[in-house]
Amino acid sequence: MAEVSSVPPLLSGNLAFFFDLDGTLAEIKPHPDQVYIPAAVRTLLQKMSVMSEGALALISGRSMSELDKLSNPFHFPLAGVHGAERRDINDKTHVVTLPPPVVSALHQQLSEALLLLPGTELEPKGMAFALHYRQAPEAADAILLLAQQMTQRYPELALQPGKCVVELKPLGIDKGAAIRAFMQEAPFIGRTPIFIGDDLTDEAGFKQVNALGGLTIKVGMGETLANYRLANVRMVYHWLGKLTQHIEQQKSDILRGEGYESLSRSL
Ligand SMILES: O=P(O)(O)OC[C@H]1O[C@H](O[C@H]2O[C@H](CO)[C@@H](O)[C@H](O)[C@H]2O)[C@H](O)[C@@H](O)[C@@H]1O
Repeated sequence: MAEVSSVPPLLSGNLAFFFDLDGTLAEIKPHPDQVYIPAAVRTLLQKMSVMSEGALALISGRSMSELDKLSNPFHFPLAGVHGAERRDINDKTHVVTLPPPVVSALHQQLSEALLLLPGTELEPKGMAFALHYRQAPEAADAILLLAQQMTQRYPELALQPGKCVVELKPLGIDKGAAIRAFMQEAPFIGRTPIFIGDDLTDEAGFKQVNALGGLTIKVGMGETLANYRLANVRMVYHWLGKLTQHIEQQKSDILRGEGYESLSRSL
């Protein structure tokens, strides 16, 4: 494995960009509703999307409707709920569901169980549920046990741990599969993928992007399959700014070179 403490190189060429959201494009907050992507960063993402002919997608544990709100007024290809929902460049959506009786039974059982764990919070996402304990760290073990019981009771579920959260999602979906699906479609196909993420759910994405010969970047500390590391969200913003400048410079150098060559030919 490469030295993961090293800052990622500034690439150019035909790139495809994949970004995790919480902890990567947005600072972690006490509550999920407090999260935002600064306006300047949203504008930078749009610029990168245009530069890559639309090959920029958000790959998140959040639902796609949340992702649209957080990236407003821009409209990107998305993978939400760890890949259970995906919206391609043509706005076609691909959704993995759970049987409705399972969803309603889970909702009821999880709501009742979390009532007994003060400070915890249930985030229902349709085909998945996030069990948050950031405001009640003492409930971490009880939350994990509850989620494990649910995966035993409902074999169509998988457990996804994260930062002060344990999630229940449909079995067989992950961020790696979502990135693989994008990479088989225009405008992503044939490009070199870059994926930046900070949490356990992002490791499947790192694995996939490494296999495709791309660049993988872990934000913050911790074991990872990523090849490079950025210290925090502010460093992500800084690196994205630098990368964008670098790509623009490369393009203008090429244009100047071509202009000079055609001028030389006409003389
Ligand atoms: O894949 P991501 O974009 O990183 O989304 C992962 C989960 O993020 C949210 O929860 C996390 O961020 C919250 C706000 O900073 C924080 O309060 C919480 O403790 C974190 O677990 C979101 O609520 C989940 O739905 C996402 O799956």
